[in-house]
Amino acid sequence: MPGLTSFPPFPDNVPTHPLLIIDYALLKAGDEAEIATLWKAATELGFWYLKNHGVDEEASGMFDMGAETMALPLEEKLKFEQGEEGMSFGYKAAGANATDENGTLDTVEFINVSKDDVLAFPTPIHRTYPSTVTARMASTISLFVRKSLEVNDTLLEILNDRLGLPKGTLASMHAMEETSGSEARCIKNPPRPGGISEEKAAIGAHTDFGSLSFLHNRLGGLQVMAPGTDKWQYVKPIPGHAICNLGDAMTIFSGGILRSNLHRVVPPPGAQSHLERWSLVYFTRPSDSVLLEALTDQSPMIADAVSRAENASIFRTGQTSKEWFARRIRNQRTKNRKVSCRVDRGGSETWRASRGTEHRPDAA
Ligand SMILES: O=C(O)CCC(=O)C(=O)O
Ligand SMILES: [Fe+2]
Repeated sequence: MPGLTSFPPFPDNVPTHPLLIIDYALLKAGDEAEIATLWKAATELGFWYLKNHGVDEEASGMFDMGAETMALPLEEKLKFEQGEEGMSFGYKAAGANATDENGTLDTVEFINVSKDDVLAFPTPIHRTYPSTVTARMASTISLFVRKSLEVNDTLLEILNDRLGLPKGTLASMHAMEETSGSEARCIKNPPRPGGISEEKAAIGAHTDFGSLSFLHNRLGGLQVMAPGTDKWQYVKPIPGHAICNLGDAMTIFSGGILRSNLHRVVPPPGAQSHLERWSLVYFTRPSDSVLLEALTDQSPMIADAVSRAENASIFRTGQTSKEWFARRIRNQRTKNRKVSCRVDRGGSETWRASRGTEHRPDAA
């Protein structure tokens, strides 16, 4: 699939959820109408298409890096495994995570490369990586990460101002030079083994852990559960359009004004189901030491939202970004689930402990 230039179209007979289309070039130019559309997308669904972002070439290089990495022998990839302590950086083998409360195994493998390791290369900050990653660290990966950082920082700055926060508040909580869980991820999902009828989740229903995700998809498979519905709908990939979505940290900082929406990945629909599915994400996450709580002292708009929330406790997590992130990663690992199943009768408690804002029954 990396290098794949033609593939069967996304079928027109499956339900899709439309996303608003935001033009990055217009945002950069300060276009008020475009900023208003971004605000609508960020507050209503938390997902939007982004065009004119200028990162397609770098994304294509990253897909090549992903293919080179996944082609390594499993034994080699496992030397760079994430581990069981809640670190995200490194390799994740298929089946290492649960996709639901029952412990159904995920089917994707991915490689996560830390922003900090990329920027400090060749000095490792968090860990080392397979040779296929190291070989492209100073070229492909550095270019992709720097460009993605610029796009995400621009979007955060606009949301910062619309939230009535003092200039640069969110930027200082996502400072490039401070360590964070920010990372680039390349994901491979094999073609579905059971034929067309099998709808096994490749990545289970989740909200993203951090602030802002910048996603590049070619085949279908991503699904959202739109607010007020209980049905999954595909998000149709559009060539040249990235997909952006907000994570839990932004919901918490904004006192629920911004939305971190539930999504999952299933095998591509229709004729695409016979193909490997590759996707690529850059995740911007708050600096490790940032406390995940609503910024009520810095914005009257956020203070007002929290004062009207049914359960404002979800906006005072008492956890730093690093703790929140490690908790969610650790508890979705199937190995950690096995360890704890003696005490929690099958691991569903472990699963619940991995959840974010959208999974709280009392979420506002
Ligand atoms: O592969 C995709 O389309 C989405 C991946 C995703 O949701 C994630 O990695 O958090
Ligand atoms: Fe996600």
